[in-house]
Amino acid sequence: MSELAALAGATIVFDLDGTLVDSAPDLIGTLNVILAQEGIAPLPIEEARSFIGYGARRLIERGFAAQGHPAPAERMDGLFARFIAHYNEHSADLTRPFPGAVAALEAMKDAGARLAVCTNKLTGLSVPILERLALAPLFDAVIGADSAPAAKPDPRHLVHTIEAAGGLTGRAVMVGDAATDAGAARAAGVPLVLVSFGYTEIPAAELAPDILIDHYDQLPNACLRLLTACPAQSERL
Ligand SMILES: O=C(O)COP(=O)(O)O
Ligand SMILES: [Mg+2]
Repeated sequence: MSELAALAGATIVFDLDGTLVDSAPDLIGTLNVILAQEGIAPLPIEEARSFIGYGARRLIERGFAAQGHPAPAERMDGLFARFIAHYNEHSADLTRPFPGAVAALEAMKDAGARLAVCTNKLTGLSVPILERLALAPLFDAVIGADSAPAAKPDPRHLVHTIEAAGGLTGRAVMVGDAATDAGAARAAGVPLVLVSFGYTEIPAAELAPDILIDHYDQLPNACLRLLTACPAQSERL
């Protein structure tokens, strides 16, 4: 019997950007296309990565402000439409799952876990990425900010995702990279794993995850620990 058998029936919920996939190259690449159309210099990925996590509108606002050209409110709809149109065509050009992610997903799926995505990205942008990366069949639910009663860090986004996957909030784990994920998990009473390689502005360790992982090889056992006996304090595997 697999050592992961205790995951059967549990729901493992994944944030998308900065957790499951390294999408900064395509997100910031698209932002830089829009900046260039406005005659504004591009942003280095390393500087703009931490702007990701609150949806495309916020990314655009923060990108333009960072370059000293705050986007006027009346221009945002047009800039957002251009961003979405370009990103839709290029959302998986450079975006790839983080190292070990696919193996971890497959191992937990094989053990009977439900898998879901809870992202502040639009659902209509998230599903094509998962499809282009051949990951879509692994997931029981993909819930973007536009498909939930509210967006992370609101807990309703996470609870809605778990329910959409057919799971129970009392037998779930949130896997994320930033404060939006930590906030939703804490408010929903769901154990939290954070990855140390994501896009967070606040160092992941300072977000007080139940377990912090440096590589996806550690995730299945981290979920086992959280689902079989909550650790007394934050751990780093
Ligand atoms: O900001 C976004 O577009 C999505 O962010 P998330 O997948 O980390 O929730
Ligand atoms: Mg994220």
